[in-house]
Amino acid sequence: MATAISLEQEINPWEAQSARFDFAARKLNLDPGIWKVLSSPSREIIVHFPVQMDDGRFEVFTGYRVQHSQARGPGKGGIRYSPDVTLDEVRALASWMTWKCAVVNIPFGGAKGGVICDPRKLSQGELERITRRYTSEIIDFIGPEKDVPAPDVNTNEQTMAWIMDTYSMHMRQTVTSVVTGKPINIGGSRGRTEATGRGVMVMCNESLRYLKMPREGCRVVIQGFGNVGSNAARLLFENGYKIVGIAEYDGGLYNPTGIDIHQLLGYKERNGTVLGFRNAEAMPSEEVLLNECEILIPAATENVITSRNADRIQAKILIEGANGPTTAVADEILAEKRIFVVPDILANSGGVTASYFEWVQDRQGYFWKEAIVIEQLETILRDAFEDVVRYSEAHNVNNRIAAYMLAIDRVAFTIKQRGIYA
Ligand SMILES: NC(=O)C1=CN([C@@H]2O[C@H](COP(=O)(O)OP(=O)(O)OC[C@H]3O[C@@H](n4cnc5c(N)ncnc54)[C@H](OP(=O)(O)O)[C@@H]3O)[C@@H](O)[C@H]2O)C=CC1
Ligand SMILES: O=C(O)CCC(=O)C(=O)O
Repeated sequence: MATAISLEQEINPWEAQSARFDFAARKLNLDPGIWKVLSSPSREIIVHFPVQMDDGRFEVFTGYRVQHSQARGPGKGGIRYSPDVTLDEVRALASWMTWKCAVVNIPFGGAKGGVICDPRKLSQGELERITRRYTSEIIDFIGPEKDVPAPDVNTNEQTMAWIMDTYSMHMRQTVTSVVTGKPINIGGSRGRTEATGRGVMVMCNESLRYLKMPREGCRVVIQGFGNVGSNAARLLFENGYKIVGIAEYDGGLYNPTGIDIHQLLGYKERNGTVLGFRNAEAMPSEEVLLNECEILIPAATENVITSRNADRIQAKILIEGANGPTTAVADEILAEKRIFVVPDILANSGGVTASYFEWVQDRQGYFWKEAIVIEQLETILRDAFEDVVRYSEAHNVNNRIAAYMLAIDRVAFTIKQRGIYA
């Protein structure tokens, strides 16, 4: 699918998205007009805005909001804060949201946002001012029926509360459904914070069932111990999986007999890092990923599994908690090694599915018990897993291409039905 390309091209997320999209579209014999429509985002907003820093200086920040498709409903997707954010990355993430929402069959299109900034170097006050000004800059393009942001890397429920408040100030009334992932007190949904991690666990359970592998003694390695990674780790640990490795930004941990995740969560809470945790051996993060295990869960960032390390992955199952952790070239290597891959647009779809529930609850003004959220979430995710493996078997393609085919089929059908392409 993607051979003889430079590493720079290999790790460009937009190229990675496009390679999979084109391959799946060809397999589907997609209408050439719809192919063109879906090959590029429908809207890309770039804003440069000033913010006064704590020391009185003015800084100018750059932010993006990309809306890939709104054919199936309002745009949906998180906002990330990172010094490495690029337009190509946000473009790719926005289109992955289109495919993800279609895979789980929820009524949203795809969008994503990002602000180039380093949250490690910013105070709470600076983060609040950046968030409020960024929201004001994109305010004409977001809204409950237009585009509904959510948390992503380095943003959280506090960030969402600031966005909701800024939007509401402009609208002269409280509009909770403009963002999801809010604190429960102001229209958030029970179960949203851990939903992506819970979805990752559902994918682990379903993969073991599908492959007829036992859960007992199942060894798991996880990269990233933020929202997705730590919630997945905790839920898997509580459900009998053995977490043998954790790889974080600043270093990793390994213990072949299993890491007590409750202890590790307490340790990180107290120390702000997993480094120095006594009940596991310290190991460089890149090495942690290469350990023998049944399940590997990258839950941090893009381009973690590339042509440089894919041949050394020893896991039998790869569950992509992060968006875009595997390059298209690495896909081919993993396929040769017969590693069962649950692709990002399915594996981490628990978050946006719970966000859908939050949006519904805000609009209804009626809030569900956590057990209802969990039950509905798990049902949707199990169905989506079934749909993807059914496509994979029927079309003789890997799970990633199957997920793209399923999603493209659904989006294309809607476009035809609406007559946008008439
Ligand atoms: N939050 C959500 O609901 C969803 C998130 N995702 C995706 O999941 C991934 C993680 O998001 P989320 O958990 O929300 O983000 P967070 O910011 O909460 O956590 C990210 C974690 O990854 C760590 N990290 C960053 N870079 C590296 C690296 N190179 N090696 C090892 N660890 C690293 C961070 O460490 P440190 O804190 O030290 O920087 C942090 O612990 C992203 O790809 C995101 O797009 C997908 C669906 C939904
Ligand atoms: O919860 C959401 O709306 C989107 C989460 C997200 O950004 C993602 O799934 O990548």
